[in-house]
Amino acid sequence: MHLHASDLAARRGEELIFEGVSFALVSGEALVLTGKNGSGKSTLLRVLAGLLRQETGTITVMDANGATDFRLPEISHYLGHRNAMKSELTVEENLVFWRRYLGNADGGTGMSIEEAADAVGLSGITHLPFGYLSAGQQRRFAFAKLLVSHRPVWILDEPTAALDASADQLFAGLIEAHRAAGGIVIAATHQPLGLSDARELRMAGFSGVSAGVWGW
Ligand SMILES: Nc1ncnc2c1ncn2[C@@H]1O[C@H](COP(=O)(O)OP(=O)(O)OP(=O)(O)O)[C@@H](O)[C@H]1O
Repeated sequence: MHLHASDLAARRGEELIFEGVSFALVSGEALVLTGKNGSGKSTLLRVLAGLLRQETGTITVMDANGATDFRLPEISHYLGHRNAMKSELTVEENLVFWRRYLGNADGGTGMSIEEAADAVGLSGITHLPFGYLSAGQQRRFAFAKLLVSHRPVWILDEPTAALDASADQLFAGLIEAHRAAGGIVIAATHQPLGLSDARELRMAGFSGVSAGVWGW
């Protein structure tokens, strides 16, 4: 798998948030977006996930067979600030929905619901309504969404915000396992995620754009 973003720029409302963002990633690599509040990390992730249209630039993906006839949103998971789970449905109902909706990409297979619950340290409570759970438990199950459906690229916006130290470690382990299996991870964060050999893209906001500021 090869992912190449070239000369991306994005606008929110009337404002140009960033421009000239380029990077390339191959299977197993992680890119961490850093930068102060409002510098455009979430905006870039939403562009990559296909939720916002870029102003300029291209995003191309190539699988191991050299095929390029698919788009990044079709082969990626997006975990935003919000968990995208229904409070009234049980955890299992939420995860079954996401598994059916997202399907599997790239010839992979997702985990069963109980395997995924176990992987996020919360087995045995998938029968509970999602809304009954604590904020940390909800975030863990939002992460389980990435496990029940196989998609090779994970796009994560502050995945560990408001989590305890054990959840930080658990998520880092799951991300590293995904990379070891050939996955790609792009994550925005304000705190170290504990990933090995992650590359950093420092977002400086439009006013800070100058040669080399993106670190490439
Ligand atoms: N829906 C919107 N309409 C207009 N402007 C927006 C919108 N969403 C975000 N912005 C602006 O885009 C800029 C970048 O926001 P973004 O959320 O990408 O930053 P960020 O680096 O992820 O910030 P944080 O670290 O606070 O999460 C900010 O100036 C913000 O005010």
